[in-house]
Amino acid sequence: MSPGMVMTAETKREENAQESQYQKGVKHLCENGIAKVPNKYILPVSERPNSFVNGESNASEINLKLPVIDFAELQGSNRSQVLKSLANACEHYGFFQLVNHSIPRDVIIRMMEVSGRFFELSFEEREKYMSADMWAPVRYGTSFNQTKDGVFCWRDFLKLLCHPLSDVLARWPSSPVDFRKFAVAYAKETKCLYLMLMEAILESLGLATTKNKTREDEEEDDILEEFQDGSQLMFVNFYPSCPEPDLTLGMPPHSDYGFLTLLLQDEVKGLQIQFQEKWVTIEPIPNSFLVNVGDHLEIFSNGRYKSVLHRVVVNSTKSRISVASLHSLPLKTMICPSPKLINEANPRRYKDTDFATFLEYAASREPKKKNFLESRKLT
Ligand SMILES: O=C(O)CCC(=O)C(=O)O
Ligand SMILES: [Fe+2]
Repeated sequence: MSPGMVMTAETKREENAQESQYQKGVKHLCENGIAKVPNKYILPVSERPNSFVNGESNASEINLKLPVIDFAELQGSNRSQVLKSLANACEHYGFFQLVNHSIPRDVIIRMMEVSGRFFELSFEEREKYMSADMWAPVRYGTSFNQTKDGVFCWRDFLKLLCHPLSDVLARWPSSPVDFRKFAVAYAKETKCLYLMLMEAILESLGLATTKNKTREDEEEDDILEEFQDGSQLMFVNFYPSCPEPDLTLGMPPHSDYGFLTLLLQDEVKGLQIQFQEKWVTIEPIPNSFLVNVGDHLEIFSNGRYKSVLHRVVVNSTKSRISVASLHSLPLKTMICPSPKLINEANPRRYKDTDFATFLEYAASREPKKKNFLESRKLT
């Protein structure tokens, strides 16, 4: 073998060793101390947080005030007014801040705090939950899709399937010792809140009213029952502080697959949403949820409510934690536009879809021209 070939084989071995390091996550990488962002995480210039498109920055200077929905008011005598604000938020922003949400403060504090302690566990402890299998009910992973991403993002996560809880709970992390207790309490509370929000969303679409029910409304009650038995996935996201935050992203632009996502974030900002073709940073409001319309609700509403692209930027001083709770119908249920929202003037605009189709799409290594939702649109 020539010396050149030895070098090549050695370089390959080194590259493989480096690659397997990246698979262990960003937290692990940072624990070993780094002064620069490795090439694996450096985005092409046009995809970086502050890139310029046609001479213009893609990040917005505007301070977008997202609609604020007061959940207590929604449940009170002002419901019809709040339903209008809810419809407006879902149509024009795809996002809203939910305040006075009724989930006890200590449930939220404990979830955030135990999530932090999970990521502080030794790598050997966290590694027990590592899996590259997208179907795994519990999965500690890194980046967005670590089996596929060419450039990695600056994020580790713990994915927890939450439904049916009795089937999956034994797979959830047993360490920290109180993790399951606090995460279960949080998952149950967010599911309840989501169901009440979905009831309001259906009503805002003109699909059901709580008073003077007709037979048609009772059909809507059936769908509410299906929502009760629906899927729930939680992603506990951890974004370590980053030595060169302008070169990478915590999460690339994406939309969420379900009906609604309830996002809990700590006080560190990082989430950006796409608004009028610019990236706008969302200021976290203490003790609120950020709620967004997912792909399934856009499809179900036949395009009236918008599933909006969002991404996460990182920063050089603080790590950040968020907990995203994604809800939809049961995993095997086909999602399609509500027949009551389709007519001659407003024909069906989306193909039916289910969770398996989404996972196949997400796992495929094919170069993608469209995001998942675009691929479901009828042209
Ligand atoms: O961390 C965030 O703020 C956003 C997380 C997110 O978009 C997701 O988990 O889908
Ligand atoms: Fe998301």
